[in-house]
Amino acid sequence: MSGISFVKGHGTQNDFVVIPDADGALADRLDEAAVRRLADRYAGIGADGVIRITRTETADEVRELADDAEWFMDYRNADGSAAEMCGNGVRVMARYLWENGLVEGPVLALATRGGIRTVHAEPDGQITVEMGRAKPAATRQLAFVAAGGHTWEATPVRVPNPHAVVFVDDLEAPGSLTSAPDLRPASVFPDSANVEFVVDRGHKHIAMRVWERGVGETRSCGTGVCAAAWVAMRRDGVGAGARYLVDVPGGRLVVTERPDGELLLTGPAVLGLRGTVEL
Ligand SMILES: N[C@@H](CCC[C@H](N)C(=O)O)C(=O)O
Repeated sequence: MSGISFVKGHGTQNDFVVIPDADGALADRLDEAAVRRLADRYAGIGADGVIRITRTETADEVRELADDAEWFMDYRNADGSAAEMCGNGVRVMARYLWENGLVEGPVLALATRGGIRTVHAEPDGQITVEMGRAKPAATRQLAFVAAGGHTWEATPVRVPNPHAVVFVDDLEAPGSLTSAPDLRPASVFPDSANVEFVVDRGHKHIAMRVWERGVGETRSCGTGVCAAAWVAMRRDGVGAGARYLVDVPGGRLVVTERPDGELLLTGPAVLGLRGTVEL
């Protein structure tokens, strides 16, 4: 079987194997096991996730979006599971489409499992994504996250991936995060969750570590950064239009909440290594 082309990309060091597949010919070959092999940091290329870029009309699960978004981000976590959205990945995908002349103009609509996301090229080279509105979990039950011998009350929120945001005194408190934080009660997290451990850094400025569902601890998570900023904005009682800096181990992202509740995520997207790989 012949090799397929890939590009390695990252957004604030949340890294991805990007597989161009315009006509959808790789949909079946890029199964869970193949994604795991590609994402493996020892035996594969190594990445937090795999992004298959295909025309929306080729993918049954999002075909109804094809009139409004030509391209679909088929996003998989490193363990092969599918995710609704990836705030860093969608910027990397937009960079790929622009650099390869597959789209024109500075504003782009991309299909994801979480719906259409509009992406804007900023004059300084950064990329902004309209991430949708955060949706708090529809429950009155308290939620908790335990890690590193500590337990914190958590705020469950979807962007649209499930997240659990906790404020901690010290980013070291969750420990080495070599295993998944405990999420309780399970009924509040029917789809599990990504977990953000957040500290304050200054006025409208937070920092966080993240445990990504289907991956482990990563150096950034765009949907997680939006979840953390949204919860911090509520805690701080700031109105719409607020702009928060969010530091992650891999860099800095900016989250702005528009008056209509739409969260805007701004940050870098970088493409690097290119090659071919056997699936
Ligand atoms: N890294 C992503 C989120 C990827 C999906 C996540 N692990 C999940 O399963 O929800 C981001 O930048 O948002």
